[in-house]
Parts: sequence; C-alpha cells; structure tokens
Amino acid sequence: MKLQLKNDLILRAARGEKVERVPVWLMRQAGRILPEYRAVRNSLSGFKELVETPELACEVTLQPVDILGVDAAIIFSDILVVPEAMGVTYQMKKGVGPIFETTVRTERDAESLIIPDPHDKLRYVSDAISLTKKELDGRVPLIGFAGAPWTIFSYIVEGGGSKTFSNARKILYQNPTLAHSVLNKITQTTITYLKAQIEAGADMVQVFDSWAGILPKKQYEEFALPYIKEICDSIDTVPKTVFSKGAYRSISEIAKLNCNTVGLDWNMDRKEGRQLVGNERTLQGNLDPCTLYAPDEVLVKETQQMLEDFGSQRYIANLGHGVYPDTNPEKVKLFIETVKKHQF
Ligand SMILES: Cc1c2[nH]c(c1CCC(=O)O)Cc1[nH]c(c(CCC(=O)O)c1C)Cc1[nH]c(c(CCC(=O)O)c1C)Cc1[nH]c(c(C)c1CCC(=O)O)C2
Repeated sequence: MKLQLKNDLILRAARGEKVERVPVWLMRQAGRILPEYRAVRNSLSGFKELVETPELACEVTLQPVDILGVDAAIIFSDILVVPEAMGVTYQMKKGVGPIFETTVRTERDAESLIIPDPHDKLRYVSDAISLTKKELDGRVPLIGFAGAPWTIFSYIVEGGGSKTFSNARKILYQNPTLAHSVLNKITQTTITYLKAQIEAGADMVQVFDSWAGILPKKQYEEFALPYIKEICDSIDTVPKTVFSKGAYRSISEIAKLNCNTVGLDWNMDRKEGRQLVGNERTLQGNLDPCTLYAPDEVLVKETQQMLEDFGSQRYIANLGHGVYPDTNPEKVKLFIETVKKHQF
C-alpha cells in the first residue's frame, strides 16, 4: 500500500511541478554532524555495524528529519556497500576513511568480481529502507542512492581514498578494455541495487559521482557518463538526480540524461549552470559547504543570494557537496530556516 506523503515538495520540484516553497536537504546530512549520531556511532563496534543493522540505520536516517527539519531523508548507508557486495571488502578506519582489503587492477581481479543479487547481499539496505519508510510515516520522502560507476571504480582500483586516484586513472590509459569491463559490472550491480531500493520504498534516487572532476572531459564522456546513462535509462519509476562533482565541461551532456535533477557543486556559476542545463531539468545545490562556518549574517545573505540566483521553481536547495563533519548543527538549522522563510 502506497502511503500518501504529507510533504512531497522535493518530488514535485524534481518533476518540475509547481511548489509553494523551495525544498531543502543536505548531502551527507545523516551522520557526520549531529551529536545524536555520534552517540549511536560510539556505542558500536564500527561504522559497518551501523550500516548493516536496519534498526540503527533507520534511527540515524530519521535524526536530521526530527532535529534539523529537512524536506527529505536520505537512507543511512555508504556508496561502498556496492563493491563490498561484489566481493571487494573494506574497513572504515577512524580518521583515515575506507581501506579495501584487496584492489582490482588485473583481468583476474576483474573476473573475480561478482554481480550480486541485491535482495541477498544488500538485503540490509532494503530492510533499512522499508523500516525507515514505516517510521517516517509519510512525513518526508526518502532518498535512495548509489555511487556512480566511475567513483566506485576509483575506490576499488586504488584500494581506498586518494588525492589523485592515479592508479585508477592509469588503467584508463593502459588498459581501457579492462576499465570498461569493471565499469560494466559495477553498472549492472548498481542498476539492480537501485531497483531494490525503489522496491523497498525509496521515493527518489541520487547517483553520486564524487570523483567526476578528476577526469578530462573526453575521458569523463567515455568512462563515466555512458554508465550513468545506462543507470538512468534503466530506472523510470522515481525521480533521479545525477551529481557529478566537478564535471563542469560536461554539464550540458549530463542535462541530456534521462534524469530529473542535476546537482551542481559550489564552483559552478549558477546562471551559467541554468543556461547549460535548461528549464527541463531541476537544479540542486550549490552553497559552498564552508559557508556554514561563516557568521550568521553572512550565511543568511549567501543563502538568500543562492535562492535568488536559482529561483523558486525547478530547484532544490542544498550544499555543493556533503556537509563537513565539524559543522555546527545550529548553522545547518539556520541555513534550512533561511530557505524555508525566503520570500521571492
Ligand atoms: C565518496 C563517498 C563515500 N560515501 C559517500 C560518498 C559520496 C558522497 C561524497 O562525495 O561525499 C556517500 C555517503 N556516505 C554516507 C552517506 C549517508 C547518507 C547521507 O547522510 O547522505 C552517503 C550518501 C555515510 C557515511 N560514510 C562515511 C561516514 C563516516 C563514518 C563514521 O561515522 O565513522 C558516514 C556517516 C565514511 C566514508 N564513506 C566514504 C568515505 C571517503 C568515508 C570516510 C570519510 C567521511 O566521513 O566521509 C565514501
């Protein structure tokens, strides 16, 4: 039974329907900034226990809705659950980030990657989504997500985070066939995974291509964009957002994808972004996350400027990337309140 949403602003904005005010949420709003999150997190053995226990994932997903008043929840999980389900396991090290036990750099590594059934290997995510939908009781929509194939590829080739991802980028030059075969496997997994999230109740989905910006335009359009296109073309039941951080040169190509919303980071000029994307897509973004360190007056002024630049329709207010972990939640509340109160 489909429950009626009490607040569906973000879904309407994504579809280009009229909204009475601009919806607002923050990338990485679940976890990272709230003391209530840290309390749950510190009581556990680690990040993975939180991700893999639906009751706990549900609890921290709801926190920003209850405490911050955002117009959408995003399921608490991580983009790295996908490579893990494919057979490349990771550990989340405090203060370091993800570390993979193996890397994917040879044909043999690529062949050993499995395309899992998400109903089996990623069942804990679907369960967390169903439970969260129940607990949300229609208050706001729930966003499902996955990493874009290029970003996942970067992590599993590199074996963790990196400043340059030069091992991942090296393969694009030395063995493009291998790169395509790995990207293809990640794509097939991501499609069934996002479909399982939607089946479980996700009201919209976002694809995070966090490392899009390290590729030259030509490579972005060969190794990243076609796989995002395949994902977008395979999903037609809920609104889709594509956030390719730093892909400035390819924004008009991204806008041609079968998606509803295009995410912009803070370096993208807003007017130019709108011009390149056109009026058939919704824009999401793009306040510099560091604006949340500014004095209140500056934060309010910058937020208001952003709203005026983007306008009241076909727009979802957000930061230009995830909220930084040391951000004061009071500043986040002020940001949200400023969006909600704004009169155009
Ligand atoms: C690149 C990427 C990752 N994960 C993600 C991305 C894409 C978005 C982006 O670019 O920021 C996406 C992500 N990760 C997490 C979410 C949860 C939902 C949300 O609040 O948006 C989402 C959407 C939880 C998390 N994922 C992680 C944490 C912190 C872990 C902890 O509590 O110890 C959280 C709350 C860990 C993580 N996960 C990842 C890294 C590099 C790290 C370590 C550094 C960091 O904290 O961001 C990979």
